[in-house]
Amino acid sequence: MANEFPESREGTANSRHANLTSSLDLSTSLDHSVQTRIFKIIVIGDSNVGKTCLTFRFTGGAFPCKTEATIGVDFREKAVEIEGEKIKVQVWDTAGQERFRKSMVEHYYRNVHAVVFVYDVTKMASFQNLKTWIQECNGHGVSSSVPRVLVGNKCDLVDQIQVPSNTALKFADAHNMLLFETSAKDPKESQNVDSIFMCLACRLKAQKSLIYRDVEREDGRVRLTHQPDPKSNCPC
Ligand SMILES: Nc1nc2c(ncn2[C@@H]2O[C@H](COP(=O)(O)OP(=O)(O)OP(=O)(O)O)[C@@H](O)[C@H]2O)c(=O)[nH]1
Ligand SMILES: [Mg+2]
Repeated sequence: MANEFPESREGTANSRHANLTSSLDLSTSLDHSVQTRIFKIIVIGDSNVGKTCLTFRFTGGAFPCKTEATIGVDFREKAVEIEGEKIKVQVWDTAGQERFRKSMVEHYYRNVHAVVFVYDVTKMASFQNLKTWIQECNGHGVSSSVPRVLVGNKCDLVDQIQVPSNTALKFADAHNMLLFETSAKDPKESQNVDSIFMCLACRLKAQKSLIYRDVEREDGRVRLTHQPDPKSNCPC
């Protein structure tokens, strides 16, 4: 049902380019809004949990041999097809280190369509810190109707697991999130990594109220109008 077709793009912005502002979001949306809808999905969590590797696995289909701490944000895009509609999934790979993210936080949350919270299954502190990440997200006015999922990464390190699945599941339930336990590294898990983003894309497609359906220009200004779709067919 949900087929991917090969097209992905990467970009970057860091604290030195804090001026990119929402105009980037908007212009990107406008360029393609008539043919292709764009879903902005942000990936949040402690430094070193594997956010860059997960987003790279989804958009690039591989595990990067070497990563460095993300500075500001890296953009990765992937075009997917869901029930015959081409959709662009725009993944915002955010920085986990405070010093590399502080000037960008507003931009992360602006007009976000879905949020992926990541922890490292081998590091209990990264799981405990999820509360802080959720508070930050809520503190930036992200509505509870914006879909959120929880991802426990590095499941390939089976001998080092510190966060039991049932503990993670309880936490996910309590916060109305789906839980994915996976590994960006293990190629056998790549489908599972894809399903994190595809599941969100399917939900967003069904939840048309969140999407820019029509773009109208009035007095040189752009008005985005929304229309809810009562027939939600998200498979998740
Ligand atoms: N074993 C294992 N290592 C992983 C996995 N995912 C990421 N790593 C490693 O974890 C380290 C951190 O990965 P990143 O993806 O750079 O972490 P990050 O969350 O983007 O970190 P920041 O950019 O600082 O926020 C790297 O050494 C990766 O190779 C995984 O699934 N399994
Ligand atoms: Mg990173």
